[in-house]
Amino acid sequence: MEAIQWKLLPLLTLLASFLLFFYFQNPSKKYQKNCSLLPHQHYWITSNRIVTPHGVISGAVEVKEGKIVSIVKEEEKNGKTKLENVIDYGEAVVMPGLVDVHAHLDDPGRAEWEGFPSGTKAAAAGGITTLVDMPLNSDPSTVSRETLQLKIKAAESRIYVDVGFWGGLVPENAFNASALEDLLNAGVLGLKSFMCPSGINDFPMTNASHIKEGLSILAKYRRPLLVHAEKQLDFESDLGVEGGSNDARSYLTYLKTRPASWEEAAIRDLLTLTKDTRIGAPAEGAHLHIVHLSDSSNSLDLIKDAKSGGDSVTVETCPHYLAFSAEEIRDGDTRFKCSPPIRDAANKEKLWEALLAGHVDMLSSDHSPTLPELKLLDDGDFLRAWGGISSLQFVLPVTWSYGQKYGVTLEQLALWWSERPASLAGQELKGAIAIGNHADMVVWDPDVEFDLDDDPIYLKHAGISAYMGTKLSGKVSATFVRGNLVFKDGKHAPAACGVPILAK
Ligand SMILES: NC(=O)N[C@H]1NC(=O)NC1=O
Ligand SMILES: [Zn+2]
Ligand SMILES: [Zn+2]
Repeated sequence: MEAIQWKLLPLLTLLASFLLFFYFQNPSKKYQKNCSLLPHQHYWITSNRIVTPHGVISGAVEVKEGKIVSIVKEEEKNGKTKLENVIDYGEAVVMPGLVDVHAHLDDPGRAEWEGFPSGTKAAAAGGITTLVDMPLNSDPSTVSRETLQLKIKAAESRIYVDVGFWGGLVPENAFNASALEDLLNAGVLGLKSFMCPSGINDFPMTNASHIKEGLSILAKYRRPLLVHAEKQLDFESDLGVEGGSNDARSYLTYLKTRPASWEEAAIRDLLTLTKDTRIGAPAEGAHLHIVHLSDSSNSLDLIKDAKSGGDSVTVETCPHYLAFSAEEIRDGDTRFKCSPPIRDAANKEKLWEALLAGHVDMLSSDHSPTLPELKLLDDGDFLRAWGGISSLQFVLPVTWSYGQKYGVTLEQLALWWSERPASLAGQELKGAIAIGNHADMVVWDPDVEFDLDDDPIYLKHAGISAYMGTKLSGKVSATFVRGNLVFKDGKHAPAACGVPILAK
């Protein structure tokens, strides 16, 4: 008898180590208890306004182990459907969580500017359930397998929402196909490049040949190229701003340094390059995504033409281009400095028109914070201040509040902020309240007004945000990521259980 037990010992040890291995390999198991402010993994959410791809319904969403397993309309509920662990949100809106495809969290290396914990806590508080981190402003930039691994390490157990990563297309890797493939194989969701200086030393701008190389490799992987589309034009550089003849505290001085013609020139080049990479059918070329469009005139016409010609092109704009206009920016208020710049009120109106008409595909935050001292708020020098708007926590109420005038609907919000960005990032299981998808949802009340300054702000440097001092409507009360209630009424889940998203 004893002999038999001794023989079993190695087998039992093996079994125990297997169990331990799988337990620690699975992050959702590891932190399960603290990942959610809810005690259960199987529950129902009910509301009179659930935003689905088939319209806004009154009914119930069943969540089980992180996924949406059923959706029942109020009128279809019958005696058979027994709801357990019901959370009733009444008139509050239940929408797919926002997918922000453009955020700079600056971690590792410049975490004092933002960082994964503060950035993703702010995201969760703002209803963002997935964000894709930009490859620059962290140090080092994400331009290789090794630097991506540093990102993943910095994100692990420190993110409250799911986070994917764009890789950088820079001169250093553009002509090195195996380095680019290595970066793509390591899991970046696509590549991003600049057609003008980025403001970050280890992220130089790319020229047409670099972009061509990048596009041809991305076409094979079926992942997008995102481009900051501003091209410095020589004949525009003589604007007299450097000679001291213009006041650097005046916003118009800065605006003149980055005219709309720069966006137009960059976009014209990009569209030609994209056309050139088409292999046979239009859809077989690389996908081009233009980030943060500000110019709503000629640039937009070029994009519209390319789309109607069948090119694989999408474009995003950001809430700050829809909320603010150049005329309103006060002297020295460098919180509003970004590139491309916020243009005049007529441009803003046309941008709204384009968004409502479907010519602009989606929205993103371009949350690009820095240290308050680099914003030069004290001397208000627009030419020397850091360019970037801090907005991550506020994008949902901002889009809703400024969109009232244009009759923005809940379905449109879900399209611009969830469905289309999820598709750009290749996330088929995100971006919609649909059976089989991740249970990524935001619960918010469109009618509740609040002063931004009275609310807890989780961003590292609230004071640099252009939105401070405004009154908004649309308050987030709960955020679910993969079924975990990660934020509720000013409180976050104890553990950071967001998952780093890697492309396969
Ligand atoms: N480096 C960086 O974040 N740049 C961003 N800031 C901004 O205003 N536009 C950008 O592209
Ligand atoms: Zn940019
Ligand atoms: Zn950016």
